[in-house]
Amino acid sequence: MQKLVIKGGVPLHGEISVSGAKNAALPLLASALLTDEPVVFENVPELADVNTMIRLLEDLGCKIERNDHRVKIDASQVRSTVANYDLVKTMRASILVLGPLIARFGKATVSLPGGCSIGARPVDQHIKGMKALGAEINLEHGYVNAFADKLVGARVLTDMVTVTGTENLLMAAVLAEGETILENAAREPEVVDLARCLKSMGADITGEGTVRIVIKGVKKLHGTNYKVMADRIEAGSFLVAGVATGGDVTVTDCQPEYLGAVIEKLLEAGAEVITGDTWVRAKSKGRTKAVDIRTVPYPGFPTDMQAQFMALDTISDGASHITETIFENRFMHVPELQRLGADINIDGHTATVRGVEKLSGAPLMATDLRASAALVIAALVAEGESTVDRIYHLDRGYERMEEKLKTLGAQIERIKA
Ligand SMILES: CC(=O)N[C@H]1[C@@H](OP(=O)(O)OP(=O)(O)OC[C@H]2O[C@@H](n3ccc(=O)[nH]c3=O)[C@H](O)[C@@H]2O)O[C@H](CO)[C@@H](O)[C@@H]1O
Ligand SMILES: C=C(OP(=O)(O)O)C(=O)O
Repeated sequence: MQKLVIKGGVPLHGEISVSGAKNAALPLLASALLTDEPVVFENVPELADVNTMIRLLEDLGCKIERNDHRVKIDASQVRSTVANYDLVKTMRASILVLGPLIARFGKATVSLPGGCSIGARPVDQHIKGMKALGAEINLEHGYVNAFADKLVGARVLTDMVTVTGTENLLMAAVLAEGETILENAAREPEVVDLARCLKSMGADITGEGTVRIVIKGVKKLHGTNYKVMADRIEAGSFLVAGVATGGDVTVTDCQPEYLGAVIEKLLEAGAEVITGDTWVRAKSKGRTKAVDIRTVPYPGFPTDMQAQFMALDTISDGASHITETIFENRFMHVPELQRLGADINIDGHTATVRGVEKLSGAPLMATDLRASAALVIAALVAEGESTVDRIYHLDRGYERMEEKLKTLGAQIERIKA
């Protein structure tokens, strides 16, 4: 097992390039199952979750060539439509093969992903939507078994906004007969990225980025070459790290238009933020002010940035309320932040954070992906040395985070525990 050793107290300065987005890359890679022609993706981040998705696709029979950040997928020889528990249990996003498999092969057997540390995370809405499109579905021995002679377009209204649910249904509907309307669709930029890629493969989709996506099924999709969008959560995490340490960080190769809610909160906290076409610079102007956060679907404040802002609030002036409305258990970082000296109380879905003068280094344990990022940020601020254990969570979603932080001046090392 590996861990990070961090000596805090150094303001971060400089520029880092943002990697491709995990949450865009995963559905995009799965979408290659929809065609028998090769699909090439550029800007694919090197992440544990991407490795898992590639292993899963290979397990189904896809031929994959990977060269640096370029991945070529040939799904012409798919021999299995079964996504096994062993792979699915390590990554919930494996459920994203369900839609493409039913759409192209008329059957799929996908292990139920189960919950994870941030919540129960059921996939009932994915299943409800597939049924509406005509799939017959039963749940047996922990697997979703789906069959369909053919999928037929339908109107699907999900009970809540679901990102991977929207993506799965979008991928199922592109090859269905007739028109599908996804109501209450997720507006996340990663959904838009997927829709754009599908359109470049020949799909007929309108309304992506709105709550109503209309898909007219086509008979066949063809190969494409597609560049994965930049990771807005990685970008946001580095901007918060810069401001929290009293530094000045510019993230490049990203899309500032997707960082609206995060930039707004950095400004409210008192940082100076300047944006260009493909970059954002956040500069500390001294001690920050505590900011209230309420996580909601895009374009509101993303739950995937909640933990990082909590780290910032712990050393800001005043008190703040952080309300998590998306996942029922996404405060696992709180006890760890408290170990650094943070003053936080949780009452239901709301955490009250009272800013302290300083944090002091301590041994820490990562519990999930964004919690890990929050602990790294807090450790970069804390006086003295901290260690962050269980960083396999971090490696799921951040490409070489410690190397990028080092280029900004951070004193951070990865060691074998
Ligand atoms: C790979 C990926 O893109 N992951 C992101 C995706 O996760 P994911 O797509 O899993 O999250 P959802 O948007 O589906 O979840 C939103 C809420 O709906 C609930 N729900 C969802 C589906 C369903 O069938 N039934 C149900 O009850 C979930 O438990 C959760 O409480 O969106 C989340 C919310 O922005 C992000 O935190 C994750 O980083
Ligand atoms: C919760 C996240 O990812 P996943 O849905 O893959 O668990 C995340 O990216 O913060």
